[in-house]
Amino acid sequence: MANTTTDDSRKENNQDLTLERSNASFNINEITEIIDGGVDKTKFRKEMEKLLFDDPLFKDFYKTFFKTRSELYEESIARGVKLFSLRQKYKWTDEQFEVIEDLVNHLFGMSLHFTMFIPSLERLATETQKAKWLPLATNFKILGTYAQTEMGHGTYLQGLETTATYDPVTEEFILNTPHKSSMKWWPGSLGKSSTHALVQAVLIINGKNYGMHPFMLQLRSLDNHMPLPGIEVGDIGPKMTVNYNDNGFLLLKNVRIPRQHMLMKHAQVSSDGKYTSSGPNKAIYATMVLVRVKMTKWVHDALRKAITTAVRYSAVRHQSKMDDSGPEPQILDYQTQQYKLFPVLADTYALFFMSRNLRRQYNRMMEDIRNKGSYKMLAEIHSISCGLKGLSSKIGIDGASICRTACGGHGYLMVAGISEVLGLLHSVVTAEGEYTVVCLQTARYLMKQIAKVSVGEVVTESCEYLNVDPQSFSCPLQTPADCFNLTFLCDIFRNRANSLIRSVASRLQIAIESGTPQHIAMNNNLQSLVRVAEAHSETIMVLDFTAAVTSLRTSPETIKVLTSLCQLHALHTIVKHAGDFMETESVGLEQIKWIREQELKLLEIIRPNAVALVDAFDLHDDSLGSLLGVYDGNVYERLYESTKYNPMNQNVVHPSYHKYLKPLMSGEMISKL
Ligand SMILES: CCC/C=C/C(=O)SCCNC(=O)CCNC(=O)[C@H](O)C(C)(C)COP(=O)([O-])OP(=O)([O-])OC[C@H]1O[C@@H](n2cnc3c(N)ncnc32)[C@H](O)[C@@H]1OP(=O)([O-])[O-]
Ligand SMILES: Cc1cc2nc3c(=O)[nH]c(=O)nc-3n(C[C@H](O)[C@H](O)[C@H](O)COP(=O)(O)OP(=O)(O)OC[C@H]3O[C@@H](n4cnc5c(N)ncnc54)[C@H](O)[C@@H]3O)c2cc1C
Repeated sequence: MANTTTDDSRKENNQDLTLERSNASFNINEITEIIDGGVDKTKFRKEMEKLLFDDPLFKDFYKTFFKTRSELYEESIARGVKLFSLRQKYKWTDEQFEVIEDLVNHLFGMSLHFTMFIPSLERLATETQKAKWLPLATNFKILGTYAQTEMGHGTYLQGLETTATYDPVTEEFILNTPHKSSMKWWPGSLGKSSTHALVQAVLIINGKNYGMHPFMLQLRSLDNHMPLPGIEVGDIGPKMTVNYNDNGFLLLKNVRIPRQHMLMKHAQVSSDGKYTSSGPNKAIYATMVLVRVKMTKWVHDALRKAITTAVRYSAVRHQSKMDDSGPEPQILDYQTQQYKLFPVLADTYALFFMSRNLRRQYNRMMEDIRNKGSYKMLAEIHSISCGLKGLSSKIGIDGASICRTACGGHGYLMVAGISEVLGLLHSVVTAEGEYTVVCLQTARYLMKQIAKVSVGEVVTESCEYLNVDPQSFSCPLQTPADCFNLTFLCDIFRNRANSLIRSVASRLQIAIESGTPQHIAMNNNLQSLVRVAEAHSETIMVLDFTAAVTSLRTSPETIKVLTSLCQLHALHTIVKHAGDFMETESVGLEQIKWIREQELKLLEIIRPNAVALVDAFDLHDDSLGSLLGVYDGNVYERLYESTKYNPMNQNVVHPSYHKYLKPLMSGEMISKL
């Protein structure tokens, strides 16, 4: 496939794309560098593309769609081993490895080793434990996963059933999965690959239940990879996507591990069975916070692949006629096509700026924990990362579905690459905290913050807008042109979230004061609570995008085009939830009409730069993984070429003809009945 950086096929680009690119009003390199994080990082990424995509192991992503599960798994292990070895050789940092993970679409075995296993050791183990296990893990002497979810419980961690019972006589924990529902079910890389797992289990000492705690468990022999006594482990079966990953199950029967194998940074069990704890009680959930933060960026990474494909394909695809005497137009010229795709493009950029800011906030929190032992920011980061992980996965799924349908029939082919992206996004909406469940965590925090405001406290960070009384708000949009004013739009988002949060809080309070049991009052308001979490998260996204475009130090043309996207993201979100915005009197009926008109104007403004705006993501074709979205636009040639690789076409006459069709057609089959 064409290499966007070096391949000569760039000279033979499809003419439509050549023209689109020459029409761009801004220099795409400026945006590429913003997204990569600077010139040096762009240089690093391009070097990595060269290193990886010159290697047949990482080339031609679309060929994976023709493979069996076992072939996919084996190839992903080969990729993982290559990447881990390269990581060691070049001493890549975690940040650099994240760039590589995205380049190869996370398609490599043992990815949880770096995503969850090592981060869990770093966050949950004592210094002595780290000194023992981290060198083994970073030198690949052991390969690990994170085993928390069980067949019966993924969400409700207090319901986990795997037990770790302390035996003071031998100073060991005895691990058991007492019922079918207790078996670990889902952990990535557990089925066939991992030698070790960080197992979350209920700690029991002298019959007393101390709740979920993390334990280091060796699963397989380091000599022959056979499961150790008392351990049954395997693959859970085919999934919607990510079939290269051996998501696994694990049954434990009286498996004994030394006392020192409980990760004891936050809670300790002494040799005589005394339990002590330190730090916040949810500190053992730390790895989940990290991965939720990372997932918001994964959604941006995935969605930019779908939108790049859909926009480029819409520029090369011609269909129908607008005017009987004219040529068939590019489908990108239909207003309806623009209305499908440009808001997704705007969302993709919004996701980038939001996830960048979230990661910066997370890093600051980790510095505070490391340097000052301060967990002050944990509740805030837990709350926003839950809501933003949820919202971004929803935006991703909705956006990629739109991209899929916007590519018509060819979008339905696996080689179009969008189904793969969509499947990946479906894993993000569920894994690491199911959508509704994480939204409810955010809502719980919002209810606490508004309760503070109601007793005169001042709240900060993402909830600062709650200090303002919505009664004092009046819609700032006085003319249609005001709909482009980002300051006004931010105020409108703040007011809508503020009003919704207060209204649910007051409904809950009234219900509880009138004698409704708290759990019933909560359940009667669960949907509204999810809605406030969404409103809060959407506000954060608009504020982050606005803050980013208003502080950019780049050319006026680039600022202009990103500002249009920011405006479209905000206006389109208002249109999607027009009911909410009107119900809270954040905008009136007249303003909604203006917003709809201005939204359509933005489509026209963005149209000349649409292809350049996806080119700015600078995705290598082997990373994009789509035959419809290739840089050179030679889509039909690529589709035809792919049929030659298709194993179904290896025989001109398929063996099933001789076995079934021929006997049917000759009457032999019917005469046998
Ligand atoms: C590569 C990807 C592969 C995928 C991997 C996976 O999926 S791995 C598997 C991924 N699995 C999942 O993601 C499972 C999803 N489920 C869960 O995370 C939990 O069961 C729960 C959070 C839903 C409830 O937990 P619970 O019943 O223990 O809690 P509760 O309701 O009694 O109290 C809530 C209190 O705890 C606080 N708090 C909560 N979490 C955190 C945190 N991380 N940090 C800090 N604080 C946190 C919260 O703020 C609230 O504080 P408040 O208001 O009292 O001051
Ligand atoms: C691709 C993939 C990879 C994964 N990798 C791992 C891994 O590496 N390690 C690991 O330990 N786990 C892993 N998981 C498991 C994952 O974390 C859980 O599936 C996830 O947390 C959701 O939990 P659940 O399956 O129990 O869903 P459920 O909680 O059963 O959700 C089903 C429905 O019930 C609703 N529901 C549940 N509780 C509530 C509530 N309190 N209020 C309102 N509605 C509720 C949900 O909203 C949802 O609609 C993975 C899952 C997937 C899909």
